[in-house]
Amino acid sequence: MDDVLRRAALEYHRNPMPGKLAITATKRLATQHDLALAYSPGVAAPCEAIAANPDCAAEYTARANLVAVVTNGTAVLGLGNIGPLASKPVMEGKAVLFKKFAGIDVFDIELDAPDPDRFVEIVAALEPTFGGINLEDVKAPECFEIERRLRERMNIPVFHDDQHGTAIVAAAAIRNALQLQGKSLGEVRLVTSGAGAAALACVNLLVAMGLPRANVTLTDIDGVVHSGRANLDADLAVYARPTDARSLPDVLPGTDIFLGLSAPRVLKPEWLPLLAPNPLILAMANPEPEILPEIARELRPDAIVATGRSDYPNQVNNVLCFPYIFRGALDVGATEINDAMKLAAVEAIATLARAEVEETVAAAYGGAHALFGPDYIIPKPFDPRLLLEIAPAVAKAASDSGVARQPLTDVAAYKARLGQLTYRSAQLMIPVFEAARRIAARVAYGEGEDDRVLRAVQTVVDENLARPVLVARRRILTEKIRTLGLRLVLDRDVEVVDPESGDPMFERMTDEYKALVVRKGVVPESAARSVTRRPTVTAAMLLRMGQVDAAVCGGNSDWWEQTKLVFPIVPRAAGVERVYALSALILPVGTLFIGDTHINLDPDAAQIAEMTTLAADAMKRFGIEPRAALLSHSNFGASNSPSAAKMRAALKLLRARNLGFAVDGEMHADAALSPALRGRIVHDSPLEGPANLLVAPNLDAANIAATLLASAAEAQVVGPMFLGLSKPVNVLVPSVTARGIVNLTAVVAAHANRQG
Ligand SMILES: NC(=O)C1=CN([C@@H]2O[C@H](COP(=O)(O)OP(=O)(O)OC[C@H]3O[C@@H](n4cnc5c(N)ncnc54)[C@H](OP(=O)(O)O)[C@@H]3O)[C@@H](O)[C@H]2O)C=CC1
Ligand SMILES: CC(=O)C(=O)O
Ligand SMILES: [Mg+2]
Repeated sequence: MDDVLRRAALEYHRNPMPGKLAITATKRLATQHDLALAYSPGVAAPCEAIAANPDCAAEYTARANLVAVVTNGTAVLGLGNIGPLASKPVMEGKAVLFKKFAGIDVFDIELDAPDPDRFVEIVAALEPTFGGINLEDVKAPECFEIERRLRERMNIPVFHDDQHGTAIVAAAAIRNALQLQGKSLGEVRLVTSGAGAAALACVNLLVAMGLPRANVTLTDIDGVVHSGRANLDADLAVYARPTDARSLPDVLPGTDIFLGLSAPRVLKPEWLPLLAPNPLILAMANPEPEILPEIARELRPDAIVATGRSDYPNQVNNVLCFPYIFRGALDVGATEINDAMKLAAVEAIATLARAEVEETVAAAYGGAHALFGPDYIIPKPFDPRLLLEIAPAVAKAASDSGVARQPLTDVAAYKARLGQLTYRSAQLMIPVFEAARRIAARVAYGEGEDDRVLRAVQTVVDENLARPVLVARRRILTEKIRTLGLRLVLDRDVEVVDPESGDPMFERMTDEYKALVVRKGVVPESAARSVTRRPTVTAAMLLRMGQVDAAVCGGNSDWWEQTKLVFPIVPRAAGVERVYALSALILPVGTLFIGDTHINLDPDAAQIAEMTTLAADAMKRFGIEPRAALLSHSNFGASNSPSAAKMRAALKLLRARNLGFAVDGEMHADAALSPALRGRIVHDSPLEGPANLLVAPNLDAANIAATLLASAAEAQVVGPMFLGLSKPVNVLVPSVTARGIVNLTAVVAAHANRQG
């Protein structure tokens, strides 16, 4: 590690507070009553329930989602026996990864217990606290006995990550690399450096998958593990070879796979020519591998090289496994993690690497496009699909192999639930996605050549949300689909409207567009150019002329400029006075809809009332019962300022209508969100619970509130969505992500229903 990284790592761990973890309360504790529920006397109720039925612990405590990461610090990364205290940053790190990647809570437990008997006694006694035990960085051979004894004694999953997590990921990488090299597991020769926890578990799993045991040679700090060695541990003895070879270079000739799970720089550059043609070099010691990839590649350009580190391609690290295997195991109440579950994880990881990479993953890696190949044999740790693929595969394997207390009955429903962990917008979008699927609308995308749009379109096709029509040059599209590694097939999965094709439809669109905009400040030549050169105009014209049912435009330039192009083409719905913009913000406390975040500077009372009604209709399409609050600096008549009076007038207009939803105002934003605060001022509010539709008095207030929440509270935004247009269309903001485009596609596609 260079000095810059070392200093940055120390700074990262020190500031703004020491360490990487804290405990967060999940329940409110604000009043005397809350205290009586959370603590004495109320807490006795769940205690008694659990005493009567221990299964209730999963219902009343955090246990079912709580894992212990336990170590004694005897084999910490490749740093060796540095002891439990010095291992704490690694264990806190594992805890963060469990939480970040799979939503699992962890207590890191560093035990001053090098003696296996003491270690086993302490960990076994922790069973009431945890739903699972992840053993970490416990050295071989003690780790084998420790895990065996704990698995026998405990009725929850016990999993030594350095053994099985590493083995699962390495096996997936090896499976994919061999496929690329045209070799088969049944005929390759494998040599390890390291014969400890990780290395032994890897070879055991590979042998279970078809690698002949006779093709394996283990080496460790004393050289080759041969049958003449004294005091061989039983776990090692099964691999001891009857050979005169004694050192690593003696056994390297003809080796197809070098599996390094030992220590830094063990594989000397001068030995690389000994390896078989097209070798696979897994140099997985952390933090410094057995050989640096740049050296290995230079000397063996025919090799596929992988390390355990994030700063090189092909990071073969157990982080790709442990969060998800525990997620799947916990979710079905598995009593153990068995071989069937491990093999299911191998298959899921290997398969994922062969699928295309998502935009979020590309973004996390500086926009690089990974395609299955020698530099991408294994998924990247920030791939959100790891959770969606591995956990269900593991949960299903647990159920099928009879170790699940609550077997999985509906894999699709489980995946949808996991989607909520990965994509915060998933739950909000479920009813909209379902409506979109039923309608199967043809949706035009103006920026059909944009990477984010193409990635989104792949998801739209995969999830059957709509039938995409891309405004794009066919030749560019073909190239983009290839470089992004997508599976879209033109004219099968997507239609193409190519402005360079000379399609006569462009002539018809041009005539109609000219009729719309000439004499409104646009000269005929410019109007003609716009239809072929401004993709927003093309997509909106396709919608206007009934060639598609909905459209998604923009995303590459100023939102308002693109919106101004759409409005003359797609008119307002009958009886609507204005078009408004509604944004949904997904927050930890729930989803808030805010209007008008983007269009009307200072709507009058009638417009506020119209927007509220249109927004409430839109929310019902999300399957959400609207509870509208008209916001103001004034709380229920406290001020007579023009804007407060305007909101009161809007309320009056709304109350005069038969709304079918609750609305109140004018009120402060905190009164909108807190029924208790509201109740102190008015006792007759028709609003029950926190408001979920916040109507602001003007554009500044709505836009500031939405952007502030989006930044400060890291809200996920769905929108802006147009309210009041006659046909379903949305204009993307430049910061939109591929997932945001999928969401907005579903919004317009579901709306196409209303257009018939
Ligand atoms: N990328 C990943 O996901 C993972 C990587 N690892 C890495 O693998 C390595 C081993 O971890 P783990 O199995 O848990 O630890 P163990 O202590 O259980 O095993 C270490 C093994 O490496 C051997 N070894 C140590 N130094 C040398 C050397 N200079 N030359 C040859 N062999 C040596 C040891 O031999 P002896 O016992 O005789 O000393 C032992 O066989 C670490 O670097 C760790 O960071 C581990 C887990 C996951
Ligand atoms: C990755 C890991 O667990 C290790 O290096 O020990
Ligand atoms: Mg480890």
